[in-house]
Amino acid sequence: MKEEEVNRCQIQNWYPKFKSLTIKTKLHKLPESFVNYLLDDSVPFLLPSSVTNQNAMPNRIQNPDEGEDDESSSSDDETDPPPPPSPSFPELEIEIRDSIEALGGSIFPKLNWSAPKDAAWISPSQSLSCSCFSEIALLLRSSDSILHDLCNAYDSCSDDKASSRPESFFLALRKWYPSLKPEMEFRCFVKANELVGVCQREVTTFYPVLVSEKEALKGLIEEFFDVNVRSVFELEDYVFDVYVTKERRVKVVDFNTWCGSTLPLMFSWEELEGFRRVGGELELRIVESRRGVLPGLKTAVPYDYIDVSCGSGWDQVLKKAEEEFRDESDDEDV
Ligand SMILES: Nc1ncnc2c1ncn2[C@@H]1O[C@H](COP(=O)(O)OP(=O)(O)OP(=O)(O)O)[C@@H](O)[C@H]1O
Repeated sequence: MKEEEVNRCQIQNWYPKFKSLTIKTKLHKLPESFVNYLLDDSVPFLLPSSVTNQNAMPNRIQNPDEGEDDESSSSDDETDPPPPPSPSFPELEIEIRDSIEALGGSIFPKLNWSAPKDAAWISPSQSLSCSCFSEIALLLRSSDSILHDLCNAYDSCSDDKASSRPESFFLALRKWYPSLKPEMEFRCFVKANELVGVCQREVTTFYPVLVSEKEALKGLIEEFFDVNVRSVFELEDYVFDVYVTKERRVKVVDFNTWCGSTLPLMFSWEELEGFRRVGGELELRIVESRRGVLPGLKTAVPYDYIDVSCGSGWDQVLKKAEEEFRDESDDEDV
C-alpha cells in the first residue's frame, strides 16, 4: 500500500469533499504540545487543567496499582516529590468548547483516522459521547487505536521511504448521534473504481430486517456510490462505511484503506481481490439467520469464518451453543 492511500483516508482530507453527505464535523489542528501530551505515557496521567471549568473531570487519574489514600500512605507524603503541574491547553480547550456548543452539546471524537472505540469503557457514559475537553482527553489518552494513529499509521506502507507520522494531527469533533442503529451500518469495498462487495458492519448479530430489505438496501448503496463517491474520492482501491437513515438516505461515516489495518469483516481480502464486477452482480453479504452467528459469545463471528470441523474444538463449542439456543427458543412464545 502507498502512503498516498493512507493519507487520502484522513478525515481532514476527505471531509471537505463529502461535507453534505456525512456527519457534521468540526476539525481542529492539534498543537504539537497536545500531541506530545497524548504520547506521554507517564503514570498516573494528568488530565489537562480546565480554563473553562465546565463539567471538568478530576485532573489526576489514579493508577490502578495505587491504593486509596490512607493513614500509612499519607505518612510518606513528606518524602514524596510534589506532583507535576497539570498540563494546560487553554486555546485548544476554548476552540473545542465552541465547536461542541455549535454541534449541539455532545460530540464523537476521532483523530486523523481512528476513534478511541477501545476506550469507551473508561468514560462515565460508557460511550464515546463527550461534552467537554477533559472527557475527550481521557478517551484519547486511554486508546490503543489512537496510539496506532499517532505512531503506526504508515506501518503497512511499501514506499521506499514511508513517513513515520502524518504532517499534522487533527481532532475531528463529530455531532453525536445517540441512536444509530448498528444494522443500518455497512462496509463497502471498492476495487479499481468498482464497488465489488458490501457487508453489514456489525457482524456478530442477525438482523431480520436485513433479510427483508436486502435488495432495496443494495440498490440504495450502489446508487449512492455511483452518484456521489466513485468520481469524487481520489483513490481506485479503498473501503468506505455508510449509514442508511430511516428516511433511506445514505451517509458516509468513514473512508479506510484497502487492506492495511482495515478489517474485511464478512469477506476475506483474497476473495475481494478476486471479485471482478464488470457487468456482474454486486453482493451485499449479511448474516442470513440466527444460526449464522455464535449466540452468547462476545467475539462471535459468522459460521463460515471459523474451522468448525470435527476435532477443531469449535465443533464442541457450537454443539453446546446450539443446544442452549434450542432450549431458549423452546421457551419463546411464538
Ligand atoms: N457521530 C457519531 N455519533 C455516534 N456514533 C458514531 C458517530 N460516528 C461514528 N459512530 C459509531 O462509531 C463507530 C466507529 O466510527 P468510525 O468508523 O468513525 O471509527 P473508526 O475508528 O474509523 O472505526 P474503524 O476503524 O472500525 O473503521 C461507527 O461504526 C458508529 O457506530
